[in-house]
Amino acid sequence: MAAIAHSDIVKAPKALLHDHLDGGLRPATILELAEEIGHPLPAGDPEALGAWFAAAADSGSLERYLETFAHTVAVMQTEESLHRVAKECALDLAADGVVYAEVRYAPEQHLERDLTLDQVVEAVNAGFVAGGQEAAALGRPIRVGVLLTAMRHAARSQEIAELSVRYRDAGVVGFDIAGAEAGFPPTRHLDAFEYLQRENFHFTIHAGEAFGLPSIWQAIQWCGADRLGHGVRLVDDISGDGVLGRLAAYVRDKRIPLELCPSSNVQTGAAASIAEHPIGLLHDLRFRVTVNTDNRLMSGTSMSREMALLSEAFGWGWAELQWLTINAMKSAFIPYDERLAIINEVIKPAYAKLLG
Ligand SMILES: O=c1[nH]cnc2c1ncn2[C@H]1C[C@H](O)[C@@H](CO)O1
Ligand SMILES: [Zn+2]
Repeated sequence: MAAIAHSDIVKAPKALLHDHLDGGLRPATILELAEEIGHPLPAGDPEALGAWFAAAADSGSLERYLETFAHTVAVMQTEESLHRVAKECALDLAADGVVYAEVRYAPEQHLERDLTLDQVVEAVNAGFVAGGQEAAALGRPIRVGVLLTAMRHAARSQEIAELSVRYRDAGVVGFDIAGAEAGFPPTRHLDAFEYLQRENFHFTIHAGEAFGLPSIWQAIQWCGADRLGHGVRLVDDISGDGVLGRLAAYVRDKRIPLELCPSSNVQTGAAASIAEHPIGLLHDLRFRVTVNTDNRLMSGTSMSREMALLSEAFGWGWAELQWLTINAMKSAFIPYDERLAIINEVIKPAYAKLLG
């Protein structure tokens, strides 16, 4: 089957569970905000700056990939800049046909100019509301839920977990940990995860990206993660002929969602290429696979582009793209009835037309 064109995928409704706010700024916005505060950048025009991020993130190492965030985080230290970046994020996702998105960021990284954690969360949430309203007025409705991330090398996870719960009825739908994986196992933050479970709250954990099965095992079996951020190394527990080890079987049996991010994985060396990305195998074995952008700026990508790349690499048509979209919507952290409404009222009718 011929690959589905990017321009057609843009028109189809999509759901996105793993997108970093500080990994998705518009290059032009970074330039303007950096100018205001005198932050030096490695390039002077939007095109060159976008190309710099993509090249610098293309190192084959997660640690070096993460160094590029110094420039985005630096320009996100005021309420105005956080509001603007969140608003533009909602608008950009909506313009790409994303109808539901969970966007994450680490509030603790936005305190360099004396904001409080609460001010950070409120500025971002207000930006998403403004962006959502503007997108709806443009005929591109989108629902955005926020995930608050704690950095795994730091020691603020309990505080960020409590912050997440405090804003659970004001836009925050879940919690996450991110940052360099090797040397910083999920169990380092066990207290925070146990607290969240007692609060009946939702969380995902970046695991199985730059480190393998022990990280995934801890995330699921010690910490109780609802979903896996990446989880791509789960393939280490699947033999060449498709026989699942105990952990892979558990993840599949329990329908634990995998937030796979193909382009990001190629850049950090977690996969050799899109065509060789384990998403093909995980799809064939019927894991609860979802497709995500991770960092649109660093990967020069979008939801539609990720899907177009997969359609080309694996011959996936509308049926597979609908499956991925419904998987993501089923795995979202908003209430069940709200997920179901988006599936039945938005996603299924649109794909029914596309499937003909
Ligand atoms: O793919 C990733 N793995 C681990 N950490 C990541 C990834 N993408 C972004 N981050 C980090 C860098 C950001 O500053 C932070 C919060 O969004 O999360
Ligand atoms: Zn990520």
